[in-house]
Amino acid sequence: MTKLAVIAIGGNSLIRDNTRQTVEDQYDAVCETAKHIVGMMEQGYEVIITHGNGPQVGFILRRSEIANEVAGMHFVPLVACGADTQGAIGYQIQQAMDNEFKKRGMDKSAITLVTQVVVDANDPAFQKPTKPIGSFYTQEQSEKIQKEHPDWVMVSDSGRGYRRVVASPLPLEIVEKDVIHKLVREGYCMIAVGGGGIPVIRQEDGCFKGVDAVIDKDFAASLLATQILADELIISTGVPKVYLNYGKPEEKALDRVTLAELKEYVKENHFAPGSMLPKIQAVIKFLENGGSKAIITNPESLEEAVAGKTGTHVQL
Ligand SMILES: Nc1ncnc2c1ncn2[C@@H]1O[C@H](COP(=O)(O)OP(=O)(O)O)[C@@H](O)[C@H]1O
Ligand SMILES: NC(=O)OP(=O)(O)O
Repeated sequence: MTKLAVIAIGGNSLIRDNTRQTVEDQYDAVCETAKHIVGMMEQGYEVIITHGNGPQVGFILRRSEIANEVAGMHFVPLVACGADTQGAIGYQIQQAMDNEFKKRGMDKSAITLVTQVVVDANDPAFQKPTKPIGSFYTQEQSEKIQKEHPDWVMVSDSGRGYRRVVASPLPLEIVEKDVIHKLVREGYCMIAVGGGGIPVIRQEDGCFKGVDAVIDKDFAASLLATQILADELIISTGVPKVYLNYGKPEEKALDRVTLAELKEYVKENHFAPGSMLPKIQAVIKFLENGGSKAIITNPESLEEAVAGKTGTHVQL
């Protein structure tokens, strides 16, 4: 029987090397990921693909700021930068998936849907930025940036360097979820809720208004998977498995864990905030809200992971 999976592709996993950050390099990474997703589909999965945008939304925002500094051009608001990434990354995934379907003689096509996600205007996240975006900086660069841009908030990101952070409110409702569900049932491979969705608030008159923030795509993927009753939530990121004591000599890979065990490991602080912790929290939410299985792995391990041969598998 075909299984329905929501698969969340990490924004960083599409930038494989910090010295290769061109649009063409990202397309190569997307094509590589698409091959593995289609390989997974050949094992009996229908998928809804969602993707991160942390690096990309930061690059667009920075370009806009530099254009303002050097040429007086108007800033592009963060919410519009996020919407841009849905189109640009969605386009690459859609083309890569369609090409892969053609190569394998599969009668399938992909559609990217611009997706809005409702957040609470009073979410405390608006007062406390936590979502890393854009480039990684050294400590020295970060200190220099902080002097030049006192309004930026910088944090250390999982020992990989320093990054600017922006507000990341919780996703509450996926505005286009019924359309996503309908198109999946019609057999389309959907690309939706990109970058965690375009954050919007519902105004008193019921109309939506965009807000400057970046929603965590793992939380949004978890909400989507819950709302459309997906069988599995699959998180594709930069590591084949989740580890206890990550990066330390006593590091230990997690193969199969229960929800209860995972919650204990969270309490023991095994997962870095801003990187692995949100993925783990997204998995916990999915399983607590009726989901039956979640897998965390990297793009190249997807086929082996769904076959149960690698990845971190979490079940009740
Ligand atoms: N306990 C852990 N196990 C595995 N990876 C971890 C852990 N803690 C932090 N990480 C880091 O988190 C990264 C995934 O987060 P990130 O790169 O922000 O995600 P994304 O792929 O969604 O952009 C991994 O590639 C790894 O470097
Ligand atoms: N929006 C988001 O969570 O992006 P990343 O996965 O790239 O951090």
